[in-house]
Amino acid sequence: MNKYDNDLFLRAARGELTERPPVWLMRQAGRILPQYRALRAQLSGFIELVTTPDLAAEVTVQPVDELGVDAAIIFSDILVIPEALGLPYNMIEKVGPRFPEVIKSMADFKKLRPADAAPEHLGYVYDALDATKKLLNNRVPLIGFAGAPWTIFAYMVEGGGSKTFSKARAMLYREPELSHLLMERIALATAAYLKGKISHGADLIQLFDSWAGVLPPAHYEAFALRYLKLIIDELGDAVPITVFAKDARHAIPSIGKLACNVVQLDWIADPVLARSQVQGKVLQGNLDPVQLYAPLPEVERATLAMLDKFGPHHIANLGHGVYPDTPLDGVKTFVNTVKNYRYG
Ligand SMILES: Cc1c2[nH]c(c1CCC(=O)O)Cc1[nH]c(c(CCC(=O)O)c1C)Cc1[nH]c(c(CCC(=O)O)c1C)Cc1[nH]c(c(C)c1CCC(=O)O)C2
Repeated sequence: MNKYDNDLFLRAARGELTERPPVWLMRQAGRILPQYRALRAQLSGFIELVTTPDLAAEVTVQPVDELGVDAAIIFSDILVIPEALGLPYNMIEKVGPRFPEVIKSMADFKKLRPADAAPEHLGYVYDALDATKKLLNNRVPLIGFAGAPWTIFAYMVEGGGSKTFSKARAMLYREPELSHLLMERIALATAAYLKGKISHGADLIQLFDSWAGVLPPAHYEAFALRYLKLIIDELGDAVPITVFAKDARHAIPSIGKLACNVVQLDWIADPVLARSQVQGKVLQGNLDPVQLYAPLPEVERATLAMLDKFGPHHIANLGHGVYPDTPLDGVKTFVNTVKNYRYG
């Protein structure tokens, strides 16, 4: 008996051959839906939504109801980990995340909480998962996620977004020992947190390395991959795992050697080349998010071309999160085109 009314996403993620690719969109929860904007407008801000389990659950389920996607992703943020380690963030409208305090030295590092203390500060996420599972009522699987250690490190050292992440990158060159300690702390806290997410019903875990692209390949191997591996090894094979190293196409062969099931591709990556670089993995992606702004017949044509290029063992998605002002009919055309497709 199937656990879910629609288990296509999980079957595909585990490497089974399915009748069509499953489809969902990164950042589908929030942003694009009018229902989300209406709810968000009544609240003090993003953090109130993230920390109120019933509201987070409501927003998580909206795209399942409205778009008919094959998976839900829990409404939360990757920055809950720095917060749980003792480095709180603010989300500033039209600017993005800002950390009032950052890690500059060993003394700052020593003030952080130990890794195993993180989960007890993340009870609101687990409550959101519980509430979401109830609302979903076994319709589709639920994706849990976290930032990859390098991306979290980048925010904790830089203090916010940046084009170059030069402060965070300078720490890797100047203080490799401190850098390894901080990366390890983040990785262990994230692993503990994700085990909690799995025990509260997350059916697959996706790791977002959004700032992978700013590291030279040697640093990506020495710092980023090493701690991604630590998390993946800690989680074992409890649920399938997806890795997304955005803008780091040089790393695809190494990611293919990790014990993950799914490799997410950005929209620049070539599916055929990636397929030849990783063996025995499912690929996820990778339509250009901006393609959804095109006339609808073009959205359909490009989606079909992408599906043909990937072939089976594919989960349809964009090459990065859906942008907030994406036309909703473009999103729906993308989803429906995948849902009407069948492998030949
Ligand atoms: C780098 C990163 C962050 N957060 C995340 C990443 C990795 C993915 C990526 O590369 O896009 C991941 C994330 N953030 C959010 C989710 C929810 C689930 C989903 O729909 O995928 C997920 C998976 C909600 C959110 N996280 C944020 C919003 C917008 C907040 C609002 O409603 O004002 C949402 C819905 C805020 C956020 N959070 C972050 C930034 C830079 C910002 C501000 C800019 C932006 O909107 O993306 C950090």
